[in-house]
Amino acid sequence: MVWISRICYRKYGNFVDNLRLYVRGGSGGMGLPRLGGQGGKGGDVWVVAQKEITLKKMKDKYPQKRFTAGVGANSSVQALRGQKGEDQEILTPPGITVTDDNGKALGELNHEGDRVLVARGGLGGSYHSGFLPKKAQARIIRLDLRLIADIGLVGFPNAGKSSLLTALSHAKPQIASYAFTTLRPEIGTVMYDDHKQISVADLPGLIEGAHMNRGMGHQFLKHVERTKQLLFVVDVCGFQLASKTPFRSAFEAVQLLSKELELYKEELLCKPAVLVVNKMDLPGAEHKLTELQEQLQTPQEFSHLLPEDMVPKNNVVFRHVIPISAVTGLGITHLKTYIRQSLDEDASLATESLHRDKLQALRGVVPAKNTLAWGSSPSV
Ligand SMILES: Nc1nc2c(ncn2[C@@H]2O[C@H](COP(=O)(O)OP(=O)(O)OP(=O)(O)O)[C@@H](O)[C@H]2O)c(=O)[nH]1
Ligand SMILES: [Mg+2]
Repeated sequence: MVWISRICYRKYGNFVDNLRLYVRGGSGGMGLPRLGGQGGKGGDVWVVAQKEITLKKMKDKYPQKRFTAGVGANSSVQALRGQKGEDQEILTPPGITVTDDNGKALGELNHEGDRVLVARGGLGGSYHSGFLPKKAQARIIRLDLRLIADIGLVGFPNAGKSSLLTALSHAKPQIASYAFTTLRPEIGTVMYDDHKQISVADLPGLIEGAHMNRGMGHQFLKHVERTKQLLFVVDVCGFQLASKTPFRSAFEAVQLLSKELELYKEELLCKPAVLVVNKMDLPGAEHKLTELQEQLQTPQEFSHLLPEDMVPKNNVVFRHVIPISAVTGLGITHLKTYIRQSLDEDASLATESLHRDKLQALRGVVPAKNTLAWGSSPSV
């Protein structure tokens, strides 16, 4: 176990999902008292989202992790108003939350081209400042990456999450018959005939006690926070991490996964969820699936199967339970169609409710306008 976690730690070292940087705006230029000249303002430091960048690349390129903008030019006889210092742009991948060192949010970069100002340059010296430049802003900031994908896969190790991602998309994640094969999140794209694309995030396996930092812990769950829907993936035959740990049936796996999500952030359980029951090609799978479906009907009757503190407060209500085999391809087309349909439905519901809200806002404004018109035109 120690051995596994050491490897995990070492390999996870290659995937960077947060960074702490020092940023400083450029100092302002000196004013010119003799002629009333104004020094140039120092450049600002911006964080800008760009798709090709990863935090790992950033860290490798800037090991010092210090970013300073250009200084403003001094006022001179040739140029009484000094030139502004050059801005510094820190390129990051989309999906970044920027905070200061105390955790105060400075902004979010969700799409390519989004930008957040993180350090202002100092003002140039002028008459008001006795021709002395103002100090630039300097601080430590944190960049925290949360992957953005339509669907997030959650499941125990070996459930077949990566195999499923391979069956659904062209992604080539590592697949093996040992636990914790996936050590870093990976995104695959599911393509449809009409060129619509859906992104699916494959995450490292979760185990019971992840909230106590067992296995890979909860560190990856932040990556499902921004996904629109969750796919719970379970092995129909259940799972046992090691000979000394208890065997968990598919039903128990569902309960334990729900509990770990609940302990990380209860809101995650409000996301639309689909249960994918994998490895349906194995002998006895049909019988086990029937048993699982029965247990899901009345989960409270089976709460004795788990320690009390591992029973979720609320049971996840799955939109759909889909049996599949990631290896033989059974059920994959159905799953692919279903997730598309489910995302499309949610998108149109969201649009409808947005329109409704807009309409209501407009209706709220119209009577007020009428009252004003009548009141303000007594001559009519
Ligand atoms: N029989 C059968 N085996 C499967 C199926 N799907 C996956 N497997 C096998 O199960 C093992 C684990 O598969 P992975 O896709 O690596 O599982 P994972 O959930 O990504 O595992 P972690 O990355 O460790 O969390 C591999 O040996 C796969 O070949 C299936 O539908 N049927
Ligand atoms: Mg995997």
